[in-house]
Amino acid sequence: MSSTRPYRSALYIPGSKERALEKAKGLACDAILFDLEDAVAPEAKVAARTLLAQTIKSGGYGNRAKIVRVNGFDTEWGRDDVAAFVGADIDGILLPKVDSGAMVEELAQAIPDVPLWAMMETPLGMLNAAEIAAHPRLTGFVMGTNDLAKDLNTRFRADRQPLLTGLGLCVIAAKAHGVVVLDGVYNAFKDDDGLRAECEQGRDFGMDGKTLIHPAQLDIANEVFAPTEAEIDLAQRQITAFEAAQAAGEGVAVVDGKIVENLHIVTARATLAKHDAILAME
Ligand SMILES: CC(C)(COP(=O)(O)OP(=O)(O)OC[C@H]1O[C@@H](n2cnc3c(N)ncnc32)[C@H](O)[C@@H]1OP(=O)(O)O)[C@@H](O)C(=O)NCCC(=O)NCCSC(=O)C[C@H](O)C(=O)O
Ligand SMILES: [Mg+2]
Repeated sequence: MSSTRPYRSALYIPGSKERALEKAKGLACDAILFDLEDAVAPEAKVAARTLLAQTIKSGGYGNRAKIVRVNGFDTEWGRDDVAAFVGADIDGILLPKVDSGAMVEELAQAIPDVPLWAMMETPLGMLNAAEIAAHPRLTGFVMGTNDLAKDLNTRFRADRQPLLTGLGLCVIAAKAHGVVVLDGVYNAFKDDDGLRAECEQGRDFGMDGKTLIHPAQLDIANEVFAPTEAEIDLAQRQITAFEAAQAAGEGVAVVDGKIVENLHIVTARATLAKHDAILAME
């Protein structure tokens, strides 16, 4: 993982919904994606922008990462959305439907200092994922699996087979450039088993967390994207055994009948760092 800040759960909140904006101050999410794009109707966009800017200014979101999803620059709202958050106390600005590194650069020119995030949800975005991740201010990818499915004209499958190439390309690009990558939303927000299966799939793929649409989805994402007790215990034992081996002049150790080399220690330390970061959040 490229960040010590946990991103197990990133909850979208429509910027127009005052009650949900208030409720989020007490929710156990690692990140909030304040949305001005698809969750806000065209006639509500300008008012939502004003409400969101005021809400963020008045604070109360603790150490949750605060990321604002603006409208695209090809809409009448995009540039004014970004301008409304210049100098605001936010942890990121998220541009939808990013096709290229040039689009990230356009965002960078519009807002100084703030970490930049890209919605990865178009066929061109998939093909240009490496170039997008390589932008020096790019901090994270958010997979937009609904838009991607729409553009690819895929049929829904619980195993997400038609989307796996795109998900894989984005994970590889994110890891190559050390940026966070968050999986797409699970639309059926009352289906816990389906959500858990998709979270497990994303975790297996190397995703850092899951984007969510409803508070009822938080616990499952927080659980699946956290290291398990067994993983923490193994990481500690690997480090202890490897350090002992090194002290004895050996380059490798054996734990539970499996070889432990330097590369496994990198993973073990990352597991413990993630665990510590989660404890710090809680
Ligand atoms: C999906 C919803 C429309 C459901 O809303 P509702 O029927 O009001 O839910 P509940 O009555 O069960 O709500 C219970 C309480 O929880 C609060 N609530 C609900 N959702 C949220 C939320 N996202 N954040 C914070 N709080 C929330 C309600 O206010 C209730 O509170 P209380 O009255 O105090 O009990 C709704 O959940 C919703 O709007 N979700 C967000 C949808 C969204 O943001 N969509 C856009 C992002 S996803 C996307 O764009 C995909 C991507 O781009 C892609 O291409 O894939
Ligand atoms: Mg989308």
